Amino acid sequence: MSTTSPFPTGTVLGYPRIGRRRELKRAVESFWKGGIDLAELERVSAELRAATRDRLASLGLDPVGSAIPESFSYYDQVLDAAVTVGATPARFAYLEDAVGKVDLPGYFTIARGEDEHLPVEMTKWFDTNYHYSVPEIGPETNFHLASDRIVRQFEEGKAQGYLTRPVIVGPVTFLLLSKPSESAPAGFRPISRLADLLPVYTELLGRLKDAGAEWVQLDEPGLVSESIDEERSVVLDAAAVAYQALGSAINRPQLFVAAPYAALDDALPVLAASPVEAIGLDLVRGDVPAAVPGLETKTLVGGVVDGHNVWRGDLGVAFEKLEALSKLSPSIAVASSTSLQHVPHDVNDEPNLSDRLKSWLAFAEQKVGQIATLARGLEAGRASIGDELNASATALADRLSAPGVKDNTVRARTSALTESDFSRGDYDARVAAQASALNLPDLPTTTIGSFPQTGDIRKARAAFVKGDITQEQYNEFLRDEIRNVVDLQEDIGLDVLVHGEPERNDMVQYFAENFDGFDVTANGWVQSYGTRATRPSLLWGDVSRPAPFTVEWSAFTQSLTEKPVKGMLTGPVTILAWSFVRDDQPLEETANQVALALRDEIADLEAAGIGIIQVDEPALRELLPLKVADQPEYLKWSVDSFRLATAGAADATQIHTHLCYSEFGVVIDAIRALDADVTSIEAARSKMDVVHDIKASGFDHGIGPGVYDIHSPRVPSVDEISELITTALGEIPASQVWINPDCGLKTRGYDETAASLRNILEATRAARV
Ligand code: MET
Ligand SMILES: [Zn+2]
Repeated sequence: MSTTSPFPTGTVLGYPRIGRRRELKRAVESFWKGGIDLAELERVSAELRAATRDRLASLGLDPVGSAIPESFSYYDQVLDAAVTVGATPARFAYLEDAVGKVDLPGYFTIARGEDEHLPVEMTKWFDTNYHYSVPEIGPETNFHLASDRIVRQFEEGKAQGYLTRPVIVGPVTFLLLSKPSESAPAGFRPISRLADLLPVYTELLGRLKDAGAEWVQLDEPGLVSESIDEERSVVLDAAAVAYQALGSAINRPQLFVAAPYAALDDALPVLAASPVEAIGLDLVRGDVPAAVPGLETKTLVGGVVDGHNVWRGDLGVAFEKLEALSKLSPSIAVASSTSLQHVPHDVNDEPNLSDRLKSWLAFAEQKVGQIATLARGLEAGRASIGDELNASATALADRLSAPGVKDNTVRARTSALTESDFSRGDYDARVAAQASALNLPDLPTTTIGSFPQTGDIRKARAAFVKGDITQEQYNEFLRDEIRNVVDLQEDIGLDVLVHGEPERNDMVQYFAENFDGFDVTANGWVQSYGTRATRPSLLWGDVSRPAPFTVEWSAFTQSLTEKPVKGMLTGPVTILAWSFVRDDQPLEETANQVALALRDEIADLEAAGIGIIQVDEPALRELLPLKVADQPEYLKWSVDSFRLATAGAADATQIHTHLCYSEFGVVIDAIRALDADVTSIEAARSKMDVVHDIKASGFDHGIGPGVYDIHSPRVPSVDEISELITTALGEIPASQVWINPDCGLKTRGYDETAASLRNILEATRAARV
């Protein structure tokens, strides 16, 4: 290895790739619809990458010192790694050319499915709201270097005048996040293929070296997580083997192994003993570690600027962490704690936020600026950044004393809570009361809440926001929409109806807009998966509900039908998980404030005659701490906040909840402890695997395992749905089972939605007799 250029003093682990105005989403979706061709998609994407490099350089990252990460992705970084190493699932083998390469359209097909070929599964990326495409690995997977896209993107940067740093998911994390392929024998573990995968990474490193790369970043968050379904010793052995092998490659760039999202703990000595040149530590979620042998020979990259949250933070504390880190090695650098893909682009792009609130915030661009400042401090000493440290301290002090940050009425309420506020009482009594109040058939059918958010809905909302139509015109539009959705559900024959959520731009933002203590952004988009992005709200103050806001819609809907209408709320944990939450008090306190605001709404829904209320908690598992030791405390307060929100409901009121994933694992007891009368979950995508866990856990409340994968435009056939229902009924008593889709229908079109729901009803009727 001949290169010895030092690691850049300041860098970020990754940057948002969707574009400030979601240009990538628009281009990719237009390509899918045939609006633009492949060449145009490639052109728009190259333009975005070029703009990102320019921007990062202008914000202070070294343009020719490997400081700028090549972290672009057309859809997902894990899918990128899969197509790079030739891990095409067998059912998509037809997408490969003669040398086993999948082109860009084929890449999208693996992500989205086609005809009878189900897409790869998607699941949460560590403790974030980002979802990755799950690779499928078996003994048959033919690892080989199938794509040189990462090399070409580096060369593209070089042609633009930059020397950037390619980024790829590391081999250990790649395999840890994979699931066994369909044809893999029982008990097969993807990580067992490590030795076959490493030569492909070695070859890729050689190609990058030949192209002129001086540093490569291998993302290994798999090493920090204790929530991975593999023995810790297996993980540590894999890390040792992988980095011994890659480090020993003759022709390679210098290796930077990044370990975001938590502390490396016992994986740190493994990396310290391996021949890699730099190690990235998350010093926001983890502490500065103790010295271990070998660490003093590495560049230690201190992730002291939070990539997970939008607060400006305390720059002085960040600098102190770097000073502590410098005791462990003569060579240190500063970085974001994680990729900045989890935060929006630019605070200065927010016309509706007050200057005061903005002065407390840092989005991706501001964080790069903070890193450039800290890097200057490392190079020229603390005094050289004194002004910036003072400004940061002033902003923090201002935030602590600003109005709304503390509301005495709210605080009096949370501090007066007692145990009985968290408990609904006897389940059997509730079952009896609800049976006579609701009179539902066996295998009741329902949906998860939203119906398609059509172009017309978005247009009407935009017109209302712009002031082109009045509140009354907008409300009348929404009532029409609801009438249509009710008619459709009646026609299809569903048992529990919904209003379809046309008034909600987003299931969290809508609540943020109606609660005190929040602000919403205009352009703060963050990628959720593929081309989907959300705009997390800013939860900066004490939370309360000034007035009822969902009651009007639910009551109107109930007035249109004899069937029970389900009121629809978003739960406290999900509101926290999908917002950027204040970091100046324990999450538990914030969650209880949100719970009480929801409890007020539930009381008003009941008073308006709504007999079924769903409190969605799709994010319950998402906030689960990655370290096992931190999980019990989290599960306690998160479950308690749901119970606090719902425990005021009468016995006859049926409380539903909804969770959008299928790996119950460690959270199964928590889900039971929510004590919802009915829980709907995602199950179709993983073909009802989850019902075995449900049975094993002894779950005894109502459960609706999804029978329609709403992530895909496919219409499931009656046979397919019948098979899923049969599987569910094989494990769970029919008296407990509800029939519903995997999730809300807002991203789907009406034709596929209606066709799918009709098939669901046909399959359910057949199962009832
Ligand atoms: C991500 S969970 C979504 C639940 C919500 N009620 C909906 O149907 O859209
Ligand atoms: Zn869902």
